Amino acid sequence: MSQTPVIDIEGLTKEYGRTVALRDVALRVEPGEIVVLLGLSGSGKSTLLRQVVGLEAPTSGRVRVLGEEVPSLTGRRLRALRSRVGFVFQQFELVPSLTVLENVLTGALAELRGPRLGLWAYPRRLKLVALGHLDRVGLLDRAYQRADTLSGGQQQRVAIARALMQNPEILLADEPVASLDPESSDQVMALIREIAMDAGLTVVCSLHQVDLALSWGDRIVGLRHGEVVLDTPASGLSKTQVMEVYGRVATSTGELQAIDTELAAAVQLGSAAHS
Ligand SMILES: Nc1ncnc2c1ncn2[C@@H]1O[C@H](COP(=O)(O)OP(=O)(O)OP(=O)(O)O)[C@@H](O)[C@H]1O
Repeated sequence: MSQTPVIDIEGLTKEYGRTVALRDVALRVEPGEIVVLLGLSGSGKSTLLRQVVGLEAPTSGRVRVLGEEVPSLTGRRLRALRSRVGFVFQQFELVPSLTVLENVLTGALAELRGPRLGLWAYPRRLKLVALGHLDRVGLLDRAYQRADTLSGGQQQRVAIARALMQNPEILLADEPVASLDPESSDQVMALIREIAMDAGLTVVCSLHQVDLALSWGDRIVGLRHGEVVLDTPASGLSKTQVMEVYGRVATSTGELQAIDTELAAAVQLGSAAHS
C-alpha cells in the first residue's frame, strides 16, 4: 500500500508572461525519498522548488505539501508550512560577517520570532542544538570563525546545518553544488544523503550533472522546457540512458549540443574520479 505522499503535485503550470516555465507537471514524492530534479538551465527546476514552498502562485494546477494545499495558504499557515521545509541554495546565502554558529542559529529565527543580535541573544538550548548540527556536518571546530573565511563546500555544509535547525520534514536543495568543485560537490551530496537517511528526511534536489544525480538520488525526474520527460529510479540507470531520453526530446541542434557538452563533462569527471 502506498503511503501518503509528502509532495503531491498535479497538472501544475506556471507561466511568466509568455514564458511557460512549467507545463502540466505531475510529481508525487513519498516520505524519505531522495528525488533529483535533473535538467538543463532554464528547464524549470527552481520554479518547481519555489512552488513547493508557496513562493509564487501557480498559473494552474494543484500543489499539496505535507497535507496542505500550498496555493491557498497565507500568513501564519504559510509560515507554519515553510518552517517544516528546509531550503538550501546554490549561493549558500550565509551572512558573511557573522560567525558560523550564528549563521546556523538563524535557522531557528522562525521559532524565536524576531531578530537576535549576537550569540548571547540565543537561548543556551538552541546553541547546543546548533553545535550538534555543526558537529554533524563536520564543522564543530569552525563554530566561532567568520562564515566568509570558509571554503565554498564548508559554507554549503553550514547552510545545511542551518536548515537542520528547523527540524524540517522536507529538505529542498536548489543546485546546492553548482558553485563547488567536483570533490566538494561529492562531499556535499554525500552529506545530504547521509543526513536524509539518518533523519528520515524527504529530499528534492535540483542538479544539472547527470553523474551526481545517478550517484546520490533514489529517483531521477528529468525536466525539459518545463515538462517532465523522465521519472525513474536511479539505480541501474546508466548515463547513456538518461542522455538518450534528453536526446529523443531535444528539439534543436543547440539543445543537443548543450546535452552533449554536459555528458562529456560528466564522463570526464567520472573517469578522473576513478583514475
Ligand atoms: N521570475 C521570473 N520571471 C520571468 N521568467 C522567469 C522567472 N523565473 C523563471 N523564469 C523563466 O522560467 C524558465 C524556467 O526557469 P528556472 O529558473 O525554473 O529554470 P532552472 O531549470 O532552475 O534553471 P537554472 O538551472 O539555470 O537555475 C526560464 O525560461 C526562466 O527564464
